[in-house]
Amino acid sequence: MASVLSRDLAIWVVIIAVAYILFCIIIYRVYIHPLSKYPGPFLWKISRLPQTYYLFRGTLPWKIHQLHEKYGPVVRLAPNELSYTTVDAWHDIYTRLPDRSQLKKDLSFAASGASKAGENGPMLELDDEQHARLRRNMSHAFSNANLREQEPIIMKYTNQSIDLLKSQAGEPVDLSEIFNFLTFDIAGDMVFGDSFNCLTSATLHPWINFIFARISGAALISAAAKFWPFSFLFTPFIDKKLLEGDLKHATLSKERLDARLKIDEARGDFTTHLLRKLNDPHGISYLELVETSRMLIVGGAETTATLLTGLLYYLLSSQSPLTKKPYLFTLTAAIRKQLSSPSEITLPSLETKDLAYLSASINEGLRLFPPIPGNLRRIVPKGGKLISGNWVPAGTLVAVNVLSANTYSGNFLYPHEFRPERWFKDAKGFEGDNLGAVKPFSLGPRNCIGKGLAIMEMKLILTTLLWHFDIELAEESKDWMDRVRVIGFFVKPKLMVKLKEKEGSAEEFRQWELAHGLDNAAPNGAKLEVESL
Ligand code: HEM
Repeated sequence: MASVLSRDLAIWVVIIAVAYILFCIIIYRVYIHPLSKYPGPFLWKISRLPQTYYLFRGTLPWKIHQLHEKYGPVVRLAPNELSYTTVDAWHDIYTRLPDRSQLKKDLSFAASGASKAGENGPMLELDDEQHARLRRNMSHAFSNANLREQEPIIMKYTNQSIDLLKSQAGEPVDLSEIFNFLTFDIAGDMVFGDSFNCLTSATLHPWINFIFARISGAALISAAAKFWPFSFLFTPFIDKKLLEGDLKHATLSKERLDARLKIDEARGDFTTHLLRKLNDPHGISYLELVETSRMLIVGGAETTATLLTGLLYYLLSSQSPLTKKPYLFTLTAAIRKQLSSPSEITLPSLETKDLAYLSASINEGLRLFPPIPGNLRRIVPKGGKLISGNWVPAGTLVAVNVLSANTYSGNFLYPHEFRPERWFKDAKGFEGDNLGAVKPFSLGPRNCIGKGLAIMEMKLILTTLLWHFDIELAEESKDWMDRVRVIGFFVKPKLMVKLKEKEGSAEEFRQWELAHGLDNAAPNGAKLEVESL
């Protein structure tokens, strides 16, 4: 009897002690912690659990956006984490400090999963010195002159995608899938010297599915790891397929690269440039080359396909206040007016013709559907740092939440509306917009090295597609945006559209313009200038 009593007493002592410790932690985090003055919801201030819940649901970026609307341009998202939406925060967090150093990335959230798989991490995860060396080695591959040399590769696969679409015209087509086929085939050719044959086989290479599984898997596993020793509690909520992606992905990229190394080295592609200093102490090692190839495939293809899919959705579903028709018609009219045959779709003509609507639409697509919508966390260094006008203590995780900054009502008029004209210089009505808050390629020494290539690729693909087809959103995809999720990257449902092939005669275009009331829609006269990103 006495031993039962003392056991009960011991259990109660443990329960009270745990409750007391938890109570103290909560009081500390809410009222005493150096971040206590920053606004945020109570539960988010005391634990990372609410954030993790929305991550697992795939709705975290939109939830963070809601929090910014409620609490303002800086929100406390976890006991030691702040999220921003201001232009100043972009500069304070991502550009170099006066001593040329940078805020470190928090690699415990690394999307690649490399550290967890015991591999050599990609350049995104290297320390500053190693990163700078690799970036120097890559700079030639991304120079303007070299990018122009990639135009034939882009057009080869873009034309293949047009042929594939022509063979499917009349039936509803999933454009999201076509964009994946196309951008992965282009990236495969530029990096491995051979496409993935997605367009010719009309199937996504299994390797690409591994890549997707790996990114999502790594995002969930790293979030769960924050709850050690209770991380195992999250395992039932992680799809098994996401865990399997890991190993297969690593092996396949190595095999592909080895095959590339066996073929002629003077192709002018990315690998040719990187090979120039293979195994040189100032160059790149074989393992780094494997990782960099993989990074270029994922960074180069998935992002571009995501933007094109989101942009097409917005172009099809948003009406221009001028024409009362989808913006897609305005852009199509501008393209067909300026380029009378597909042979005119070249980089020089895209630069010289009056295609302001094309650049403005891409910028607006990147604002509303940024392919990397969050997860650019940095750690505040020793001594703390002034960010967006307020002092932040050392060790705090800080980031501009890309999607929130892009759609924050304090930054934009009609923040959720697709309005490409806001990007025109001196656009009437949009003078108060903070266009500088839109940085989909990030900023500073670790910004996107592929920005120029991505914009060039998106322009060529979009122009070719709209030149060849009249496009309509299928009924089943009208609610497409409501079904999009983000788990490490955008998980996109099918974007079903109906395509009608254009014959190409000037008379046909004139009739199309009249039928859609667009004869005055495409900007005429003085060439409009577009603010750059
Ligand atoms: C719309 C398309 C794209 C978007 C929105 C985008 C966005 C970004 C962002 C936000 C980063 C910074 C990531 C971080 O700090 O962790 C980044 C890095 C990077 N991106 Fe892109 N990207 C795009 C296309 C491309 C393309 C086409 C390539 C090349 C083929 C590319 C290659 C890279 C590389 C190599 C890095 C790492 C840079 C470094 O660490 O120095 N990206 N990208």
